[in-house]
Amino acid sequence: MLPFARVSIIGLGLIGSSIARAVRQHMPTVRLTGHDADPGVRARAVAIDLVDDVADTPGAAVTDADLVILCVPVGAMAAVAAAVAADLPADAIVSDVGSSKAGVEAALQAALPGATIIPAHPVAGTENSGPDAGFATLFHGRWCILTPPEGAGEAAIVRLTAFWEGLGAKVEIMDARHHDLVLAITSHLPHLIAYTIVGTASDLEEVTQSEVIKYSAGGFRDFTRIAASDPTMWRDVFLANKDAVLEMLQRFSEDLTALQRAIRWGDGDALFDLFTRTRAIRRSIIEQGQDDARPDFGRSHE
Ligand SMILES: NC(=O)c1ccc[n+]([C@@H]2O[C@H](COP(=O)([O-])OP(=O)(O)OC[C@H]3O[C@@H](n4cnc5c(N)ncnc54)[C@H](O)[C@@H]3O)[C@@H](O)[C@H]2O)c1
Ligand SMILES: O=C(O)C(=O)C[C@]1(C(=O)O)C=C[C@@H](O)C=C1
Repeated sequence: MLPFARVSIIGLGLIGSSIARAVRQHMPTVRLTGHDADPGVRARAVAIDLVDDVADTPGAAVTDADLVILCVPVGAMAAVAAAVAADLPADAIVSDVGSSKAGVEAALQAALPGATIIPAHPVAGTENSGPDAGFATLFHGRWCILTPPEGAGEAAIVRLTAFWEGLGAKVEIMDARHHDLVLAITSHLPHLIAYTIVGTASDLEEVTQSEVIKYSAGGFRDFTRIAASDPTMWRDVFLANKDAVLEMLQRFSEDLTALQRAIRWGDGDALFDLFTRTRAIRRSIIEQGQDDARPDFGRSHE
């Protein structure tokens, strides 16, 4: 028996469209309703038959849903939750896919008092955006972290766990604040650094009045793939997860300063020892199969 029969997806971009495609593939009897604030996205969703019904308003999208998933930037979660409140069925479970959790949990609880809210975060994605960017296998083998608020019903957690496992994800239950600290170092800070170094390289072109980025190879291009990610999404993530990001940025800066000092004082042993240790850690990720070595990973899929 499927955990849900009628799923409503608000926000039909990379993650929302991937959920729609994955549900179509794994749970074909589930009825899908979608809404997006962008009329062009709604039109595209109709054109590619992404969902069974495309609603013109958030409220119309949720009227008979038993699961509502908010797939919008974390800065828009409060507004979307307020927009569906009047039409939300009393027995519906409300979830999301936001990249930060504590702030989203607070926003949803404030907008939907009494609703069954189980925030979630599928830790899977690409640098691409929009309804054509999603693909059905995005969640296969990837973690989906649920952060149930205190007092959340066990039955709702079980159903949402079964939903995400049905899409191919591995589910973990985590405290929202711990999630935000872990993702601050494993996801948010890497994006901040990638965005920054692209700017630094571009500024050097200006200072030297010469081509710089043109001469980049695999190192720069692999490292900065995520700098092509959506500015709205990441603006919202950094503002929503400010405290954890600043804590991890401080720790990272201290570690970087130690390396800077080792370089300045010619301490080759310190450099070598750190590189040896961290290379072993990175290689263990690959050995555990946690690396996306799939040749098609990250490309748009119809
Ligand atoms: N991109 C990733 O790799 C990734 C991975 C995991 C989680 N997430 C999270 O998923 C969420 C969506 O990200 P995405 O990558 O799918 O972004 P996206 O830009 O591809 O899609 C977001 C969609 O939401 C729509 N939208 C924005 N505000 C809205 C509103 N008020 N009402 C209705 N629709 C609205 C936009 O028009 C857009 O189509 C974000 O919270 C993000 O943090 C992203
Ligand atoms: O693979 C990518 O391009 C991503 O940025 C996905 C990624 C990440 O790995 O940091 C980004 C944001 C999400 O909340 C989860 C995963």
